[in-house]
Amino acid sequence: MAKSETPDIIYTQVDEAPELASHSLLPIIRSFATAADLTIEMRNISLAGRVLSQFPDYLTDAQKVNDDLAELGKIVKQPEANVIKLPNISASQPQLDATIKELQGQGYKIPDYPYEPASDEEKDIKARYDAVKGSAVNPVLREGNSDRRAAKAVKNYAKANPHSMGDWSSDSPTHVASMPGDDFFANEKSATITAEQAGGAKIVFLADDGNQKTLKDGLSYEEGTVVDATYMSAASLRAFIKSEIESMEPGVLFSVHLKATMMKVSDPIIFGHFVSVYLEDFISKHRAKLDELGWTPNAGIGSLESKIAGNGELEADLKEALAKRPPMYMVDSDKGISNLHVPSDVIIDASMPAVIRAGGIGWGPDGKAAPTKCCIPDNSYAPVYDETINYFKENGKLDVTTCGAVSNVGLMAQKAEEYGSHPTTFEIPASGKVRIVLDNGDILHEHSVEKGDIWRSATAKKAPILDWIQLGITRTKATGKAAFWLDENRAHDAELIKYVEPALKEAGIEIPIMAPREATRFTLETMVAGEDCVTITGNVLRDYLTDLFPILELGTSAKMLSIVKLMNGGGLFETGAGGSAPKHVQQLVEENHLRWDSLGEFCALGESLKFLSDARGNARAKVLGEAVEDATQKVLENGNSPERKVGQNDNRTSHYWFARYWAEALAAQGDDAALAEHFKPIAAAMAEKQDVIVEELMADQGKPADIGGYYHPDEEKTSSVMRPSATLNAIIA
Ligand SMILES: NC(=O)C1=CN([C@@H]2O[C@H](COP(=O)(O)OP(=O)(O)OC[C@H]3O[C@@H](n4cnc5c(N)ncnc54)[C@H](OP(=O)(O)O)[C@@H]3O)[C@@H](O)[C@H]2O)C=CC1
Ligand SMILES: O=C(O)CCC(=O)C(=O)O
Ligand SMILES: [Mg+2]
Repeated sequence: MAKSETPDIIYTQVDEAPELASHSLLPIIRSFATAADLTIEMRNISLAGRVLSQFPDYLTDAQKVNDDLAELGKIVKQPEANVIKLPNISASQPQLDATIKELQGQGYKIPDYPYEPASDEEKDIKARYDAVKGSAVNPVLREGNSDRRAAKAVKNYAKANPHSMGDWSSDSPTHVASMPGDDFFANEKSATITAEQAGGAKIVFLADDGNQKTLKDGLSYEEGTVVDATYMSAASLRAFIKSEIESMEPGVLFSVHLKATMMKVSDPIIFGHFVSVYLEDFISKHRAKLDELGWTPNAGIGSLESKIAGNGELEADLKEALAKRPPMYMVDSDKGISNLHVPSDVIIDASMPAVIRAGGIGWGPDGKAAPTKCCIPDNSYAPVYDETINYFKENGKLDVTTCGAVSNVGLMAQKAEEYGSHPTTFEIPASGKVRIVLDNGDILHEHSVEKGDIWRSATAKKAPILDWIQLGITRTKATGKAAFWLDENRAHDAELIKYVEPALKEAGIEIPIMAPREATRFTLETMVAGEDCVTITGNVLRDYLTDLFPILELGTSAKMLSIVKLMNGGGLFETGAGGSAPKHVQQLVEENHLRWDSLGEFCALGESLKFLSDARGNARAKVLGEAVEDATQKVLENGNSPERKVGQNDNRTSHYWFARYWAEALAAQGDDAALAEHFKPIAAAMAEKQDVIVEELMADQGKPADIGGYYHPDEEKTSSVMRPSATLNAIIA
């Protein structure tokens, strides 16, 4: 389809479970939208799409893929933007390698990833691949601040139908371990750019041996931008890891929780330190051989295992080395996949809530549940999990039938804070000094660093900060209790507080400002008392808290409303607060059951239609949107959401019910007679053919499913797996 100037709705093509779900849901949405004269277009932001878009010169004309991400990055700055954004893979290096291999196997002649680029050509290839790695999508599209909350119907459903929660005991050995100092928290410096300082800047490294290197040139700071710089000492990190491993109590699992995906430079390096300290003796014994094999600890134990496969001596030594260490928290104990296998398997925002919801439990190599030491090296946000664990140890598990709702307003726009810091994060090559030097000659920040330290700078711009404070005030007025999660003793937060305090004064509202630990307890106490509470936070806590509280309250973050009011007037509607659920794909391929819940998509669709109606006065979008809300509520109330096991309702059956309730609501409404007439026979056919449709949807469950690829599945095969009901397909055609 030719791409029009401004489609009414842009839907995103992504990866893994949500992309599978789209193959079933999108034809339904297209059919209903077309009936209401709305245009829907797709943009491909999948990992495979991002990779292919970088290498047109290596591909045939038929294989070339447009750089949709760059295009979307421009669209979200336009007032007419209306984008439904599904979760995509923020790729770790092993995921990128696997994607390249899969695409090459499908006949795309893209180059290998050059780990040690020698020529200019290889440097160029590496730069292109590095651009699609990590959180390459979200910071580009999130041109607005974040408003994440549960719709009333979703919260009420969770209260009435409580999910399972593990019991907490007061003497649980599960705990959070963080560095005693010399981390990003302790070393942070921050300043707000004055009128005299506004303009260009660069980051310079002055080695102790007199050599000087510009790490980053061409930076530009507007007046009012909060600019931070900090570093984590590699030596202190390694000493911390060693001491935590050595002080392990028997029966406790060792784990580390990082964001090696979104923090694409810093956290993969931290992950590598964990791997290399855990396997210290093995690595020092076999260093020459491991170098020859091209293995780096940052790639994890999974990559090590595949590189040494068939080498009996190394395999035996690795087994022995692992056996000497404390047992690890496992990602998949049946398959022997540990926390240190792949940097993207354990991602803190989802992994810590899972441990906490289970009652302080992880799974060990023997497949048995056990308490866990959770290493979160940096102290900036670790206190949130520490305090949550303390709270449940003191008070027992959360009663989800009575607790209030915790929502979040997050400072996110324009690559705010750490999540925009990849281009200004560096692993330091030698001892020396790192400086941010402004064009006016000021040295904004300076740190003395050692070889291996991880230095990074992050920024938050004035307009997004002011917008975030106002959004926080608005949500507080609509909700009741709230707090700004800012620590006056943290350099960056102290700068933000200088914006928050006068804005609150001017608005004539009192909202407490609390450090994360204190704010965690305040929020837990408020919710346990049955009251709703808003957490007004920076970007990282936005991410962490919008998994933590929903996973505790609702059992999942997939059902969150996730609205990004774009700064230039458009709307970006994210589908829930979770990710792309890789485990769900495994289950579909093995037994043709997809437990992915599209409630986040239903909610985002409703909001996107509401935006069309409110912002563009589209009356038919209003009718369609109200019917979506009705249908979403019925899916919940009637228990039509996917269940976990083969033979039960899955994603496809839930889409049938959603489509049916949507059609019924449209047929029943009185605002648009033509739409009602259009949908009456559709609703009637769906009801009449219910048994045959459900039978067709379920017929192949239990058998393996072939989708022709993982990162780049085959369109036709995936559609045929995801749309197995000829009867339903004919009705919505
Ligand atoms: N907005 C975005 O683009 C985001 C992208 N990501 C990306 O997602 C990937 C996976 O991240 P991960 O940390 O594993 O987190 P996920 O949220 O994807 O998955 C963790 C678990 O949450 C549950 N879950 C999440 N969404 C749903 C849903 N819609 N329906 C049912 N269950 C759901 C599943 O539990 P169970 O297995 O018990 O069913 C799943 O295994 C990574 O590549 C990451 O980069 C992550 C977060 C946000
Ligand atoms: O972009 C990413 O890597 C993850 C984003 C995320 O987890 C979130 O916004 O909740
Ligand atoms: Mg998240």
